[in-house]
Amino acid sequence: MKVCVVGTGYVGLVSGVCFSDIGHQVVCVDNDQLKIDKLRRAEATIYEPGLEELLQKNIKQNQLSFSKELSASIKDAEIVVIAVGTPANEDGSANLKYIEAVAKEIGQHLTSYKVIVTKSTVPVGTGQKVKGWIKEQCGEIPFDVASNPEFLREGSAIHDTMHMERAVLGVETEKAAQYLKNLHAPFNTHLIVTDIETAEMSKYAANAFLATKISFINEVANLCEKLDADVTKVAETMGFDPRIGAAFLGAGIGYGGSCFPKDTQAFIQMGIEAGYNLKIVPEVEKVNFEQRKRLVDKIELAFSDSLKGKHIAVLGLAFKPNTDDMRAAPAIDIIPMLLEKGAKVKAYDPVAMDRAMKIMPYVDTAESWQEAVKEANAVVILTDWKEFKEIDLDVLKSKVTDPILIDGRNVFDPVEMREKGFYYDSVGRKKMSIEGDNYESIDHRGSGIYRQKLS
Ligand SMILES: NC(=O)C1=CN([C@@H]2O[C@H](COP(=O)(O)OP(=O)(O)OC[C@H]3O[C@@H](n4cnc5c(N)ncnc54)[C@H](O)[C@@H]3O)[C@@H](O)[C@H]2O)C=CC1
Ligand SMILES: O=C(O)[C@H]1O[C@H](OP(=O)(O)OP(=O)(O)OC[C@H]2O[C@@H](n3ccc(=O)[nH]c3=O)[C@H](O)[C@@H]2O)[C@H](O)[C@@H](O)[C@@H]1O
Repeated sequence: MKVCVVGTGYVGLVSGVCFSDIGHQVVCVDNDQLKIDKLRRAEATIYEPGLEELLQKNIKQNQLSFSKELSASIKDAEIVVIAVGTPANEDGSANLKYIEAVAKEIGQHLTSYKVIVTKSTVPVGTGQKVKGWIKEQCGEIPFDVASNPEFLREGSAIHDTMHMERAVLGVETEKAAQYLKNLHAPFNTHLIVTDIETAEMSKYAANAFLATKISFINEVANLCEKLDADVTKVAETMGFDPRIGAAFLGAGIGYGGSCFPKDTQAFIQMGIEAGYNLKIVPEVEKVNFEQRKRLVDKIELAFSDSLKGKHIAVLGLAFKPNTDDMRAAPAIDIIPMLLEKGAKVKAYDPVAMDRAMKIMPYVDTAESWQEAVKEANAVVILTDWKEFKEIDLDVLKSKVTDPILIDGRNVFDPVEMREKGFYYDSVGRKKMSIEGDNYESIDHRGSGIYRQKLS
């Protein structure tokens, strides 16, 4: 099919590249000239494993092109996909100004029937607004609107798209349904055909539920710490139950990213506007923020005095591994809290340094984890990059001033950390003594070795 994708952020770019790779003829449009120039040179504008290869392949095979001109690009398209951003307003509701601008522009340039599909995450009712914005510009020219929200994750976006578990197609006519079925046919996925409002709601419900799962396991982790249980084993046990499922039961410092924080807020706002106040999701948000603060408490607890003047090495800035996306990353909350308490922070991330420093230019940076941890009083893990999982603990110990590691992502094994002589605190896991083979629990101050060193 001939497809025009408007917006080349994460969603637009990955969708456009994947649609072209499964055989559709795709043109991607963005009003950012610099992005278009770069993409035309087959250079990826986001860090996403596997993206650049597919970009190069499909441009070379003339399946994929890029343009700044919406009018020319939609002319021959059968399907126009809207994939622009929907950032949060002050009150948390979704800001639709980019959607409105694109819808009106499409309306102005519509010359023949097309299905105009919203892929961006938008509140229930937006599909009807999009229809109105297009219609007021194009008059009698026929078109259909549809909703096809995106479920990909950053960092595994190509795989998620190529092997999508399902797609929800929110439509008003049989013709639009057929167009979207044809678009998705090569993905060979489960298609749920429904009305536009239901499709729009499905996206918010899915993200809010995933966020709830994370906050739920974080609360279980907090209770595990009080009662000496291990949240990773609890999660494993729960996860084998197919009614629960193992995914998204990773306790840590709470969710970040461009979507969960913004979409939970927009969902709450949608409820308020509709006259039904959601009760669970606001608590999910509260638990999520408290999880950041709890990590700072753990760092403070590692020192008998205050954090004043302590050199803290922060490993990981991106909101999760395999992306350079810093939007709502836990590091943005945690680092200022540490600085506020008088700590000196040296930060390192394998790919997000540039983006992170645009947001936090005041933070001292290192070019490698080895440089960041040099003479550190404590090492703090904020993102579970593979590079950090593979750290040689003996090398790490030889570089730091104090062997204190506070792990916000449960990357290391507490028993091994104890054996290596680290003060090790993580999320929702037992603290171990280092004496003897009986891994008896000790108080919250971590490994016995370090306590001896302190005394
Ligand atoms: N980032 C993600 O992993 C996911 C995002 N979503 C949703 O998809 C939507 C897009 O998200 P991102 O790709 O992250 O957004 P983004 O903000 O990174 O990218 C949006 C792009 O649209 C372009 N744009 C804005 N106005 C335009 C116009 N009038 N004409 C042409 N281009 C225009 C911008 O220049 C930018 O390149 C959001 O609603 C988001 O909630 C859904 C699933 C996953
Ligand atoms: O709407 C969106 O934009 C997307 O939001 C999330 O995708 P993404 O934000 O890319 O990343 P996730 O893998 O979901 O991780 C989100 C956050 O939750 C955290 N997380 C995830 C899983 C877990 O078990 N524990 C946990 O703390 C991650 O560290 C990260 O900060 C959803 O997973 C996608 O399905 C959705 O399409």
